[in-house]
Amino acid sequence: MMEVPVASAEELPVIDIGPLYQGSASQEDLDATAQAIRRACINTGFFYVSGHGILAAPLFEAVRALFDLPEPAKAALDARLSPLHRGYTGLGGSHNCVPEESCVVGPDRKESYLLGAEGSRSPMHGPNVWPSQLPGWQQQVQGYFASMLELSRVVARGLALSLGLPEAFFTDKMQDPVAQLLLLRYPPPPQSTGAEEQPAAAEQQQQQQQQQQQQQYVGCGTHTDCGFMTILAQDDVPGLQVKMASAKWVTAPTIPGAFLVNLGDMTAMWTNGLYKSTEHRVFNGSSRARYSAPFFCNCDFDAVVQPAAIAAAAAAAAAGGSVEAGAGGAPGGDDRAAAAGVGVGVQYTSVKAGHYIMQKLGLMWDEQPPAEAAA
Ligand SMILES: O=C(O)CCC(=O)C(=O)O
Ligand SMILES: [Fe+2]
Repeated sequence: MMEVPVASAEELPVIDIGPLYQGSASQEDLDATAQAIRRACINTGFFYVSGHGILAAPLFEAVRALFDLPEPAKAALDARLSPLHRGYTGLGGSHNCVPEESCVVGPDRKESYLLGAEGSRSPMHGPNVWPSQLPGWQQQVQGYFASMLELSRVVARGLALSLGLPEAFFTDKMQDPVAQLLLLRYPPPPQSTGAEEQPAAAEQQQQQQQQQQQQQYVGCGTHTDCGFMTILAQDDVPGLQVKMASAKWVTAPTIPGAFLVNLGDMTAMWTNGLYKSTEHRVFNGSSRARYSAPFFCNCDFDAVVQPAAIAAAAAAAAAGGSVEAGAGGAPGGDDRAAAAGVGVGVQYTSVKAGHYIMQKLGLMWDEQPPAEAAA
């Protein structure tokens, strides 16, 4: 594949979130964790988390078993049969977070299986489809889903602290969030030969071929995630590439025991652009299949996403005041918000998290959208 250097620890840091687990940390450790999160979020919005105690290996056993099912069995789980697109999509299916019309390089080369929040709390909650022929699969994956939800809340506490907000600012809005787990298998390019087998003299030609191959066999086209935050588990084949602020692409290494967190567009909007939602893409240049599992954790469907509220709460915290988290806008509060580093030039919009996500995903909602550009 085209040479995309592996990210350095500065570019994609590993942050030990152990201190964020209740009761176990000194204020100093908490502050250091929050500061590390803040730096990473201002830079790219991408960072690894360690110190959580969650194992991804059992999930990947389940993921392999699923994609190893015979084609007719996978066809019976077809996502097109499910109103919420839960279930299996074969090679050539469109990306779950990029509407088809904005796909620039053609269909992604991946198989996927989408699961989401169950129950009926919102239009984005509903039943999953399960491969009943795989014993224990449902329990395994549901357990992983629950552990990702917990991890999301822990990271969300860190995010709140990193913005100078009350610790529960985000978790208050994550009671039963609109969350999705996407299981992915990216096949290797056909007849993958491996760059190192080419003679050195053919280097230029080889590079061109690699470039073509990369364009033709992109696993997942360049995109940003649309929601609150994504927690990615990668198996042992790398392939995710992240675009740094300098426009340089780097490969996100697979780090055993660490998940890769990235922020989505909703969070960038919510923090008025202070925290970034960064472009990324996937190319599997290995001769083996790549498996990964992004967990898209959004907030509760009805959570109000209001940049002004973050600006106000952060400003109040910076000033030692006590504006209640989630309270209304902060007209005239820009100076204080600037002091906290959030919300400079806030656009006083507000939107329901669920509506934001549904719109980004190209879905419709039954309810009439409210006048959401409140002054
Ligand atoms: O598979 C990966 O590593 C990342 C996938 C991704 O970015 C996505 O599905 O939004
Ligand atoms: Fe993504």
